[in-house]
Amino acid sequence: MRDVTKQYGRGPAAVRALDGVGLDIPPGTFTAVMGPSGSGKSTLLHCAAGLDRPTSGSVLLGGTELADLGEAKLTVLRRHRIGFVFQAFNLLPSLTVEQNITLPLRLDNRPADPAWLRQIVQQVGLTGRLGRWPSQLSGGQQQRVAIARALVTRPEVVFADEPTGALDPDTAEDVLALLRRAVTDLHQTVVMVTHDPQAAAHTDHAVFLADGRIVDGMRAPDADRVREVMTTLRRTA
Ligand SMILES: Nc1ncnc2c1ncn2[C@@H]1O[C@H](COP(=O)(O)OP(=O)(O)OP(=O)(O)O)[C@@H](O)[C@H]1O
Repeated sequence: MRDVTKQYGRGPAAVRALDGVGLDIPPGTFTAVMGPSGSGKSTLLHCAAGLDRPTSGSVLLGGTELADLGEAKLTVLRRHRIGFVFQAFNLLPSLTVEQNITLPLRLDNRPADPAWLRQIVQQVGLTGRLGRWPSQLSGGQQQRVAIARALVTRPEVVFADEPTGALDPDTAEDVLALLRRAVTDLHQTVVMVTHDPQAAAHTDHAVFLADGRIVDGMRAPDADRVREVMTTLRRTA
């Protein structure tokens, strides 16, 4: 992202949700986006993922400038090159686990690569559960399906918006370890919005937003140091 701004509304009621954000996400890394409530985390994620358009500035995925793409091309880019994981899992209840995982491929008329499918199903620990329905799974298992679905197209980047927000701490740890393995073992690039310092501790790099600006960054974050930065930011927010 280069000098990205996002303004909602106009005139005196305008809100500048992003204010000159510059951010490089190296391929094959795990990044946490953190900051107080209202600091612009979701807006950053949505602009980076082509779900929303910045007011100004540039978002590049690989060599592709997203601002140059119309809606149809942007939709295709998201489907081909980006994976999404949401707090609420967003599985389709009328599809089996396997059908949910392979849905992005079917939407694209692409066949599943059986070896790759087997590998990611094994990686997320769902072997033997492919014929089940989402309603038969725990929250943690549902999020594993969502992660497999995000990985199945081998996207250039996976964006995860509070992926552990609806999970108990133990299950959250499992899901974070899984995202970590996707980066370490499968060389996936993952960008995760989170409030949780413990979640950030699984990443390679944490960036901190306040009032729409990146105000700090931390390599190899640990939960205590992240908590300190967050406390300071909340105090000054
Ligand atoms: N669609 C919108 N219309 C108007 N203002 C918006 C809109 N979306 C976000 N905002 C404002 O932009 C700012 C940043 O919001 P954003 O949701 O990105 O923050 P956040 O850091 O993700 O917050 P949280 O941690 O509470 O989810 C906030 O002031 C918010 O009220």
